[in-house]
Amino acid sequence: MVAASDAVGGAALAAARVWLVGGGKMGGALLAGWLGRGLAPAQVTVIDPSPGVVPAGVRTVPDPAALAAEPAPDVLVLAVKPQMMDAVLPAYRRLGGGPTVVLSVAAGRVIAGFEAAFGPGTPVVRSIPNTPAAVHRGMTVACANPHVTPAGRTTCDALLGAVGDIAWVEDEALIDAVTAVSGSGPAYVFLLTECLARAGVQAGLPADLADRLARSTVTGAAALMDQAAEDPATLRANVTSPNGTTAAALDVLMTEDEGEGEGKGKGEGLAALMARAVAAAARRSRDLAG
Ligand SMILES: NC(=O)C1=CN([C@@H]2O[C@H](COP(=O)(O)OP(=O)(O)OC[C@H]3O[C@@H](n4cnc5c(N)ncnc54)[C@H](OP(=O)(O)O)[C@@H]3O)[C@@H](O)[C@H]2O)C=CC1
Ligand SMILES: O=C(O)[C@@H]1CCC=N1
Repeated sequence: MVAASDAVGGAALAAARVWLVGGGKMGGALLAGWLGRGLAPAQVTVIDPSPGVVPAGVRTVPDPAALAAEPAPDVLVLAVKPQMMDAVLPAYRRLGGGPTVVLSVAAGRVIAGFEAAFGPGTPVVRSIPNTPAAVHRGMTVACANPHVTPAGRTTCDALLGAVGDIAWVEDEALIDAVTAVSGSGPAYVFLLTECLARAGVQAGLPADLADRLARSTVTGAAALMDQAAEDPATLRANVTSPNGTTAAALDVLMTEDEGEGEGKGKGEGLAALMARAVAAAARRSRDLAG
């Protein structure tokens, strides 16, 4: 499904009453995006015993007991650690079975678990955003259960789309691989940057210059990939002169065999290493199902 149109999404976002459970890194990034896209601060309540910096006008309460007498929100966003979810959910049980959409961003936690915790008929959306949401460059994938109405889906689409791109999938099983690619993916890119800087130091550069070069190269290459019509493989080929310096480096990174000698890897190129890393993350996502 494609994202809601800007006008429809903007109206849905502006009208939403949201309770955000967990105002940490991911919850805080989402909140910043919502406010930046027109959700009034008074529409949001953050429930967190120790939230980070909360934007002016957003109400914060340490636990949901303070909200016992209040009408149910349109959307209950769950942004606590997956391991805490079972302890957190019972306090919100009264919101189940009605129009409130339970919108989780937690890794691993499956829709069936939320249905069991909130009761029959509860609309549930399971999603995985990522931290570039903090700069409106997030990538979120979401999956809804059959109790989510078109209006509920539009509201969730607007909330998640406020912080970047969004895709919906029908098959919940895909979410584990999504988590491994786009949810955790920013960490892989940051690690690449760290490794590139460290390798620059090993090649003789001063540390501050190596850091600057690595960071600027990664952000510059990302910006080029964002704007260029070519696919990543073509952009890579554009850097690679025949028998030149890049070819020498790629011979190391793209060698998948047990070759020996200069220019040969230690049996595992980047593609195989990345495949193993993504498989490990997807496996961990499945393990967190609870
Ligand atoms: N970080 C990421 O890149 C991504 C994270 N996610 C998911 O987002 C969720 C949150 O992760 P993240 O933001 O990184 O973690 P954080 O630890 O930064 O945020 C969780 C927040 O929840 C608070 N909290 C603890 N107990 C409760 C409670 N009973 N009620 C309400 N709030 C509580 C924590 O407080 P305290 O610190 O005091 O414990 C913290 O502020 C996870 O489920 C994760 O899987 C999904 C995609 C990407
Ligand atoms: O590491 C994690 O479990 C969370 C989910 C995806 C990114 N961070």
